[in-house]
Amino acid sequence: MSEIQYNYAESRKVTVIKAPFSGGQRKGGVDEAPDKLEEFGLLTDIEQLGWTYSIADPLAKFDLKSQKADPTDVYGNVLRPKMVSESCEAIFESSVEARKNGTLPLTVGGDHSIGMSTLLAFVNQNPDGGILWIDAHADLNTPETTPSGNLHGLPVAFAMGLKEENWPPHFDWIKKLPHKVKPSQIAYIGLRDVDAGEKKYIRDLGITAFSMYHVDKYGINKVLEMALEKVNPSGKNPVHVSFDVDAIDPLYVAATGTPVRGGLSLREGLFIMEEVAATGNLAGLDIVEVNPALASTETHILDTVNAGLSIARCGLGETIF
Ligand SMILES: NC(=[NH2+])NCCC[C@H](N)C(=O)O
Ligand SMILES: [Mn+2]
Ligand SMILES: [Mn+2]
Repeated sequence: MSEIQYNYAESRKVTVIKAPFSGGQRKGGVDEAPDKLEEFGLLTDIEQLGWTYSIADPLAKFDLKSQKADPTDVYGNVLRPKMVSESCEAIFESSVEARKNGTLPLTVGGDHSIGMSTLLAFVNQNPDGGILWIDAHADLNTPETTPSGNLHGLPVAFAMGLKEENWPPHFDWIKKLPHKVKPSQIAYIGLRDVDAGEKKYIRDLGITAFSMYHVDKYGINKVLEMALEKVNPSGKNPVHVSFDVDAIDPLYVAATGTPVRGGLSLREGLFIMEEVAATGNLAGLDIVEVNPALASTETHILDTVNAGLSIARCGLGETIF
């Protein structure tokens, strides 16, 4: 059993990895989220909690606008494999670098395709670590099962190396990595819109999955306890949280690309972060799918961006320390 390699809750150093990426789905606007979160106070929030930060901008070198408009970037029914793969590899490298520097990677999306980068960086640096994927969706489709062709529905499958024989060749860099996510090291919380192909993978691979049914039945405290027990049985390993804001009910988080009603309350979502922060094991956090352009009112923008900020603050120990 490996020890926690870095005690981020004590050293309190974070790298904010900006990932203004929208190539994993069809809508615009999700790429505006990192700047919006900064505008609404992300960096001052971080400082007020006693953390020091540096900023990484791994996608600055790409011309994302013209890449997104390139009609030739398709592979079968999969949209923009080249764009997604290149950006994800750059985010992967930033994430690895952040931990090498002894800082907690806080990756601000962007759509959830970037989760393949952060998960792969995490398991290659912490092979025994545990992962919580907080989401209405499983994001476990493969090129064979995707109903939409949108790569933000596939990142967990890529991070697991699932059906890699049928991947677009652009993702060969993942095949060369020593570690992939093992089905036993990831747990879902918040699921309520899972495709048939994904359900089959979850069953066949024995992945721990708590849907909203389980949250209603057991309560969020017990669900989180059961999830952590599965992915971090010793309680001593690092934990990465990939938080898709659409896990939270659209009542609180309206400005997101694929909203599904019947989700976590805002408090249930924040409780997850408070509780993981309290263990001192948090070793990576993604906040994705905030899309300020999809709000129909100013209140929707405020609610959604503030939910993203609260997730970050709770993960960094607000109300705990
Ligand atoms: N990260 C997300 N919001 N993913 C939504 C995925 C929706 C659907 N399962 C798909 O594959 O297209
Ligand atoms: Mn989702
Ligand atoms: Mn997602």
